[in-house]
Amino acid sequence: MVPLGPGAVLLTARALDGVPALLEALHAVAEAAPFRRMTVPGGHTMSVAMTSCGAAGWITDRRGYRYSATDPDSGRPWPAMPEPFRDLARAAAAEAGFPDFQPDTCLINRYEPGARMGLHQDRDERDTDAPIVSVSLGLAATFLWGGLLRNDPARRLPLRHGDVVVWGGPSRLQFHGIAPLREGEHPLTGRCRYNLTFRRAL
Ligand SMILES: O=C(O)CCC(=O)C(=O)O
Ligand SMILES: [Fe+2]
Repeated sequence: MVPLGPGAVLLTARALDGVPALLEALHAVAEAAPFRRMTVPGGHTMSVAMTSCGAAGWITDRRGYRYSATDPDSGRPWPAMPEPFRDLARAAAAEAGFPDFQPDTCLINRYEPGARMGLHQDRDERDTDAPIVSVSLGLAATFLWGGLLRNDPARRLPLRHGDVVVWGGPSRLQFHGIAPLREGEHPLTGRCRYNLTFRRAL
């Protein structure tokens, strides 16, 4: 357990044992709700492809960022949150000091080489009492761990296959991001990195 700040920890390799079940569940979600690259309000298309499961899914389009109970591409509810997803998120949160985490959404991010996510806060949730649980699968990435202000300097730390980061409490609105993914090939995911971001949104 690597402390990153008050309420924030890196649980190295925490998800490793569960990877086969996680990837199987991920592929089932993506079959029902395919990955898509969404548009941000400014008009750019995100480099990261996304889908969701749970009671709500995070979406963006020209109108803004928000949670939606349905997949805008299909009009159907998002796939249910798979048990292995929920179990891991709850266990990791508890180990990080958040024993009552009840995620109602998991955003699944898919990064191909070159894809990135700029520094941002996760702040589209109704309240920020619950932590964020973030699981890395496949190709390694460089996590940018900033401060509570946009211009605070960001640490760069490697996130590898199976790593889990939890941040909540005083760190819940910490700026964070992912540096452009380096080229590579992972034996289990191929030429990509997946990230599962569990949140309490509603
Ligand atoms: O890919 C990651 O590790 C971070 C993803 C993230 O910050 C987000 O989806 O809000
Ligand atoms: Fe985020």
